[in-house]
Amino acid sequence: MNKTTISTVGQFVGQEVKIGAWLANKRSSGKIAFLQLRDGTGFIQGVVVKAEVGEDIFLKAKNLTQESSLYVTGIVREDERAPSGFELTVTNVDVIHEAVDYPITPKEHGTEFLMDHRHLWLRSKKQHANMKVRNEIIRATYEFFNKEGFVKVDPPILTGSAPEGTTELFATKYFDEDAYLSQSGQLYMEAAAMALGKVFSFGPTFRAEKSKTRRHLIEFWMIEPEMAFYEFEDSLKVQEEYVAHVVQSVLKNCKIELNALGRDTSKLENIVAPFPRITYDDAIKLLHEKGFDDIKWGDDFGAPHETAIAETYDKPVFITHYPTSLKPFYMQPDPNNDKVVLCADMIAPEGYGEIIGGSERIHDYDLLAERMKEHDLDPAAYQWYAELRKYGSVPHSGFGLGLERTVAWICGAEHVRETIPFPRLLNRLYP
Ligand SMILES: NC(=O)C[C@H]([NH3+])C(=O)NS(=O)(=O)OC[C@H]1O[C@@H](n2cnc3c(N)ncnc32)[C@H](O)[C@@H]1O
Ligand SMILES: [Mg+2]
Repeated sequence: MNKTTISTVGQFVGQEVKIGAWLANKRSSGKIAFLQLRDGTGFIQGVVVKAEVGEDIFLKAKNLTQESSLYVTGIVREDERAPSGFELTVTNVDVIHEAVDYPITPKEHGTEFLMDHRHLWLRSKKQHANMKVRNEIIRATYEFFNKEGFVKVDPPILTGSAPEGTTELFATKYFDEDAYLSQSGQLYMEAAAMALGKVFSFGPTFRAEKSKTRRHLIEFWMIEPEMAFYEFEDSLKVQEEYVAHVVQSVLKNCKIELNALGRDTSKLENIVAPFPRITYDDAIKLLHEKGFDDIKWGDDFGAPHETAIAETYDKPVFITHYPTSLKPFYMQPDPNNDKVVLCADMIAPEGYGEIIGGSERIHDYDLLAERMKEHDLDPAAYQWYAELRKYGSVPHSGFGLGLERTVAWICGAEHVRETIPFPRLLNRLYP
């Protein structure tokens, strides 16, 4: 007997196979039952014909309850109507564990109900597809940076510093000392870049941000590359090549999942480098042309502004050279205008907003010390960071891509809560 999985049945066309699975859904009549089966690798329909399997097996199949686990045996058939291209003609079912009253029935459920049952909701087809796309983005990330000669470096989660400002920190005790959950691994990645040249991190970051929007999580995952000797524009080139690689990888390797999500993939096919660039100054002018009279130079952009700017383009767009006053202490000023900094936010199309924040970093010791003072940072906590500018300092740049916002954009997801297995949101720590 060929024991296999749903994603690999294609090698057994015409043969009998045995699959461990769960019943996702079922419909049946007096003579035939259609079992929607899943096994974690994918979904397939099992057809049970009473005249072929006999009364006993047919009744076992007909009486299966949603999310019961079972071993199903059947003949693999090609079927071009099936998303996976295959179907099973069932010859036997053996129930492993009967699920009684599974709470997430095929009818519509409210968001809070689904979130309270996230540990089960994950099993549904669209959530399964989101997680498979997330996995592909992670795989393509390692593929890209390994190919480009970057070294994976893991910054600490428990830190004593706050690169992105001290207003959104999760404080904890580190024995007798105050510590924070990492907001960004950047500062440590800069140290790593001085040792290893081109580095990248991938890990969880935490922001005690009281924002209840479809783009904000409390705990989210970030990819943070950092590159010694790379100036601002060099970094933008890496960013657009990386994002283009990720999008094209998902299009190539997640066709079934994007189909299950009903994603209009034509909007992703042209995501290739280079991406357009617009300065903050020009973005302000564009917003005024679009009727956003309330925005003035020096204001930060909110979601409506980013969406209005992005809808002018059919690719992600870099907004560059923001006012110095809007940005963190470490950003390198524009040598031609110290009122703006050499930074860029990458704004995704279709209203998905900022997916990347990045900049060239200040590499002059005295200027960094001046900025740290302006931002009222504790010199002791950042002494190590300033020291990077004492011993062979070099121009360097880096960025942070938010994984969940990127997954949301590529999947066409309504909310970032569907792009992470167990979302941490304002007022949600369960399950
Ligand atoms: N190494 C670096 O240069 C990164 C830099 N220190 C940094 O943290 N930039 S960022 O604050 O814009 O955050 C980067 C990205 O991180 C994502 N991000 C940022 N905040 C969130 C929240 N709250 N939820 C989900 N995603 C979030 C979003 O895509 C941002 O563009
Ligand atoms: Mg940002």
